[in-house]
Amino acid sequence: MKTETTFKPGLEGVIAAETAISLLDTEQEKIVIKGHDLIELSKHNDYLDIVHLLLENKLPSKEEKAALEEKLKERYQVPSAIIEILRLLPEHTHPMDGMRTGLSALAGYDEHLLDRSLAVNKDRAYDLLAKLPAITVNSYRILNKQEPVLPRKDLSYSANFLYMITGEVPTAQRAEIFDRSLLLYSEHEMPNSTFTARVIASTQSDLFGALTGAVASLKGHLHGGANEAVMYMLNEVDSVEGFEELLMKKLHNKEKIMGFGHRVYMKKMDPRALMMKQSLKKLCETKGDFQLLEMCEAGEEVMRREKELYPNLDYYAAPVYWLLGIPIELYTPIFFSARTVGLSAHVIEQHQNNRLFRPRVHYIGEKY
Ligand SMILES: CC(=O)SCCNC(=O)CCNC(=O)[C@H](O)C(C)(C)COP(=O)(O)OP(=O)(O)OC[C@H]1O[C@@H](n2cnc3c(N)ncnc32)[C@H](O)[C@@H]1OP(=O)(O)O
Ligand SMILES: O=C([O-])CC(=O)C(=O)O
Repeated sequence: MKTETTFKPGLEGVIAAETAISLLDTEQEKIVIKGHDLIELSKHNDYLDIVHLLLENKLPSKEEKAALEEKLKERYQVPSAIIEILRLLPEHTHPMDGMRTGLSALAGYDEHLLDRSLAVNKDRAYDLLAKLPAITVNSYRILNKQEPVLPRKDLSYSANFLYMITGEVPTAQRAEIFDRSLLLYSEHEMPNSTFTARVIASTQSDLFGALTGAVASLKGHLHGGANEAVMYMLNEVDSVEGFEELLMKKLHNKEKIMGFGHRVYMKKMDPRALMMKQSLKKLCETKGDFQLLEMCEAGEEVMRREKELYPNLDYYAAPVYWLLGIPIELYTPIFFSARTVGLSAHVIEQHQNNRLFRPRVHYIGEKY
């Protein structure tokens, strides 16, 4: 039998879906989300604006945003059995795996699991957005032998998320910087995790299953797991010179440097990284200590000079989260929580206009 032999390793450049959700327009240097540029949005809007944009196709009015925030707050409560499931996990479990388990178990609470209609799918997405911060934080807390923390409805969605993580009500500056990080992580066209979610959804599987698969995809160091790996790398040394030497040693050993490179941006800096770098600058100014920023900038210079590679979002998210006092094992779960809205929009779109993903192979096995 003759088969298609055009093969692109890693599906580089292959168009995998038609979508009205987002596009990385590298020529115009825009991250287009439903017709808006994400970077421009990050200057004037907040995370809940993007949630509304992605799930309701428009930026919200003041009243619509207030209603959205209220809807999420009403659904904050995580079923107690989910917390009990997290308590049963071995103590070395990574919070990303705790979150994957909690998210997967939530399917059992959905009374309309077979319903793929737009209204029910959107309702599910809001429910996940409401509950995932608590599942994320509590999987970390329980695994670290701390009591679960309850959400606070008197704080904004993002401020509450950060409060649950650190145990302190954040200052306006810290809440704003955290919110911006959620916004920048919210949606990014067709990364591996989104592709995974759409592939799963294309069998008519449900949102919980599609997102559970996406957690596993996003956990890997070549994808979302890079933000944690960046911070471990920065913590290996305590000076600018030490960081430069570390990077040179890793490059000499042909290791990949976490937080650099990107399949789509390739030889340019991820525009989201630039916004996150501004947040890092602000936090350093407030702290009166610029060491982390200086280390990161020195790393940028080494990678540009040696490899012509530029930072992606994870490179600058890591030191920002560090200065916000966030435990490293929560960096990737936070990325996933923020991306839940983008992933949900893609699963909903896939369900609305579905064709099963089923590609072919280029056979290189034994002759037959
Ligand atoms: C928010 C996000 O999820 S962004 C991605 C986060 N991931 C990371 O930061 C992990 C580090 N980066 C990487 O591994 C890659 O750049 C990826 C996975 C992001 C993109 O990978 P690909 O498009 O498949 O590029 P690929 O891995 O083939 O790299 C192409 C070349 O650049 C080199 N390269 C790419 N990234 C890096 C890096 N971070 N450090 C060192 N070299 C690199 C490769 O070694 C390869 O060199 P070669 O042609 O001499 O063999
Ligand atoms: O687009 C990608 O391949 C990875 C990425 O930056 C993201 O998911 O935010």
